[in-house]
Amino acid sequence: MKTSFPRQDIRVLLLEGVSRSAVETFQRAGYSQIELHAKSLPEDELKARIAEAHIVGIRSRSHLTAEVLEHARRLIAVGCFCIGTNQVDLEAARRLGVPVFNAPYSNTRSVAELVIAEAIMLLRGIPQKNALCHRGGWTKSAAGSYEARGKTLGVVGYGHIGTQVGVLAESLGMHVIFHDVESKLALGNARAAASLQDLLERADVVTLHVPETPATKLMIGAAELAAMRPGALLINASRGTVVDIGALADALRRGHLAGAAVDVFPVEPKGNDDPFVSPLVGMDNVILTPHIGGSTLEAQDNIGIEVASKLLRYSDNGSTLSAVNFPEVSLPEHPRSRRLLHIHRNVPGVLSRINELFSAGNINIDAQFLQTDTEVGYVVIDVAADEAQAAALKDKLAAIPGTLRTRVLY
Ligand SMILES: NC(=O)C1=CN([C@@H]2O[C@H](COP(=O)(O)OP(=O)(O)OC[C@H]3O[C@@H](n4cnc5c(N)ncnc54)[C@H](O)[C@@H]3O)[C@@H](O)[C@H]2O)C=CC1
Ligand SMILES: O=C(O)C(=O)COP(=O)(O)O
Repeated sequence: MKTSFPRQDIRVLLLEGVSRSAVETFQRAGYSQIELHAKSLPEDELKARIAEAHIVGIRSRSHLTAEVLEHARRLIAVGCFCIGTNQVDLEAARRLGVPVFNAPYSNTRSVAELVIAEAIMLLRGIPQKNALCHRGGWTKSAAGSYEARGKTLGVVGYGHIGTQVGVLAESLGMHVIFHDVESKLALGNARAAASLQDLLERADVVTLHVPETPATKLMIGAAELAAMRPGALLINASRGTVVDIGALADALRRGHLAGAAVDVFPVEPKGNDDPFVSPLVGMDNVILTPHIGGSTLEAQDNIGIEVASKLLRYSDNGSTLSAVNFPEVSLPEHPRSRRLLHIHRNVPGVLSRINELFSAGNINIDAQFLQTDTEVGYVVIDVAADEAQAAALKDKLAAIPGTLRTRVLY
């Protein structure tokens, strides 16, 4: 099928070592201009590269701010090859008519397994014992070592990851309590805590699984750490902004907390060759990991296919199903029609202008799909038109005031 904009001309920019499975998924679909970078790019370079790209794929490290997105003149869509989308200014992308996709499930099991492993390691004091052995020391002792069985795990953010951590913890015989802003179905024998404070006061191990939002910024600070039980353990594999890292270092230094496992940091290196700096460096009772909660080959492989497929579906077919910032339209195939996409500011009069255009041109509409949100309208029109007619229609659609983006698919 001929596209108005040939697939081989669509430039795909993939950053931060997105899995090769994504590259292969694009290639199988006929896309050949794919650029893969192992790191995130410095802001200036990002602005320059995004100006040329039609599709951009990132992970958690690249910040697509409103200012960066202003340079993205040709951008069709953004793929976050991860769960979190806090690194993208979703509103700015939406106002530019750019849908953003992510992979909401593919790495959740990987995070949950790591958290359980860390809980067991911390309860046994393994990080400090391991560190001492490496320095030639030997502390064969049961002091400060506990079984996970019978201990209370407090899960903050009882979503896809938090629930799986809870289920795995129960299989070890742990009691699970959780805190969430939403009312949640408790799995197994888990119970909702009365409040965050209640959870912190009762849990032996607290694990954080909230997204980065204004409400979760520094949600675990000095007061919350002080509310935790003496000798309790903290695990953070959510976002670095959730914990006041200085206050955590202080609570560990004073011995109020017995240990911690931290995977995410307020400031993270851009790539593997850059230095890592944190007040937690050098503390033997802290497991430090370089934001690898979701970094398993299984997860990355699946994420590559999942997000690339969503981007392709939008690029080839127009479907915005599961976009995180955009009106969602699920579209059928359109074998006998040409498909026009029109993304516009949701202001009065745009739709009637679109419909007038088709009736004035005596163009037969085979199907029309519309979805709006408060700011953006997305209209998909399948028409019986030849290539030249479709191109002319696209130009007329683009001239309608309020238009953000237009495309012809076939
Ligand atoms: N370390 C890593 O490599 C990874 C980190 N993550 C992080 O983990 C986070 C959670 O992932 P999922 O469980 O898949 O997300 P989710 O959206 O399924 O669950 C998040 C839960 O947090 C709750 N929540 C939101 N704001 C809250 C607040 N202020 N207080 C209490 N609860 C609140 C939500 O209601 C929801 O139930 C992601 O947003 C991401 O930032 C995700 C994958 C890998
Ligand atoms: O999925 C997420 O939100 C993560 O934090 C994982 O991020 P990453 O793809 O490893 O940079």
